[in-house]
Amino acid sequence: MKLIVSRSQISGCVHAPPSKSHTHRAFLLAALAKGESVVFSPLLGEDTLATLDAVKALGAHVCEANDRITIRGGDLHAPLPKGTVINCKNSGTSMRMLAGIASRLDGTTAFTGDASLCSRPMKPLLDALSELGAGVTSKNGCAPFTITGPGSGGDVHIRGDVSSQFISALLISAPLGKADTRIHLTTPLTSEPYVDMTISAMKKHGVSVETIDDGYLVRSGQVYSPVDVQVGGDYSSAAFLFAAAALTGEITVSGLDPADPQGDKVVISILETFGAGVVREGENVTIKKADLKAADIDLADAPDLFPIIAVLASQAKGTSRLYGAAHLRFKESDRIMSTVLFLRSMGADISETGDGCIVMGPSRLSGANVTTFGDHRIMMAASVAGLIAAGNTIIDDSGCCAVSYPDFVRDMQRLGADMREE
Ligand SMILES: O=C(O)C1=C[C@@H](OP(=O)(O)O)[C@@H](O)[C@H](O)C1
Ligand SMILES: C=C(OP(=O)(O)O)C(=O)O
Repeated sequence: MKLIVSRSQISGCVHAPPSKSHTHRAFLLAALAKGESVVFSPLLGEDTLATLDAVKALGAHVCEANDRITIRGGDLHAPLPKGTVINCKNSGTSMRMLAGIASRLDGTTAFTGDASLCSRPMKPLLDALSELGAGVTSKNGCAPFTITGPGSGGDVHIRGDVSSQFISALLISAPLGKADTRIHLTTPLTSEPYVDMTISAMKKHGVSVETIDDGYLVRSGQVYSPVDVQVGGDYSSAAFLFAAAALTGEITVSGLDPADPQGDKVVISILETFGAGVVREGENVTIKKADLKAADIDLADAPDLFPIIAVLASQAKGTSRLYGAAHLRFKESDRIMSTVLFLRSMGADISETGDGCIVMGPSRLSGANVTTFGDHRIMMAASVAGLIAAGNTIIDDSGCCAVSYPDFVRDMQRLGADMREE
């Protein structure tokens, strides 16, 4: 269905949706832990459900209630019946982390995904898993591919500037091997907070990760223990709500832990840098509309914020530069291209750079027909831009937010946004 967005203002209170990244890790580590773990308030979006379906296929016992998922794991195997293909749908996090796990299991696991995911890079990780002794088949370094384990441990070399998920995958699966695993980064690491999140989640389940001069060490002999996890609010999803308030009104978003290691927590300080009104009280964040001023923002460690920060920058007085995020080219869409395309079609003065964009503002936006390329963050960012545009903004796919924020349209409507699906 399409989403029609008209100029409107938002106000009120809303609870942040659960974190997608924390939910993936909670499901995967519970499946690796011998015993029963409960995941409270998980995100049940298409991406995290792809991970849940996959761990079931690998042998985890999953019991679903309305506010919790109970997972009994610790005895994973290549999927049965033989020939079962793990479909990771649109989820890069699922595919990368499950490929790591599959490389440590006895047997062959086949992977696929949707057209977008089957175009995203996997080769650096597949080469690393081969270096660790797993068998890999792939036509072009992307999905579909197969992994045959078990790979052993040892030294492995991988670049850190394509996706941090490759490193998270090597870390999470390392304890399944009989030997120490030493991960050597061959380039600087982008999206580093996500690796920190992985290490923190592993620690909660009893496995420690040490840093070495060029990467990480996971000593052998460690096992995951079952742990109950309460999933906190998602800062990446809340960023769309924050921007809508900074541009049109005032809202309070609850359920956002100020101590959470999510990298996209930086959105709060970015909003302050642009001049938005920000008040933090415990787990509540209130954002108020204000005249925005241009800023230079390094998004190397928070790439998911790029589309919505570009929308903010289009309304900020002066020239803003978003940079450090060349790896945006490898997301659900080439997000530098898709962001510049929709904002330019609405009248923004924006141009691509190799690792981001340059935006002159403020621009008066007009409604346009927006192509999301099926990318949830393009859909949500364009929706927010539509709130301040003259005329209607017609977004080609209202459903793609289901991967990370299934209730996005409903929440925005409840806050007063003029959005309707047709
Ligand atoms: O590990 C994770 O949960 C994620 C890592 C990031 O990807 P990259 O490391 O590829 O930037 C981010 O874009 C994605 O939404 C979630
Ligand atoms: C890129 C994203 O996720 P994934 O890599 O898991 O598809 C995202 O949520 O923006």
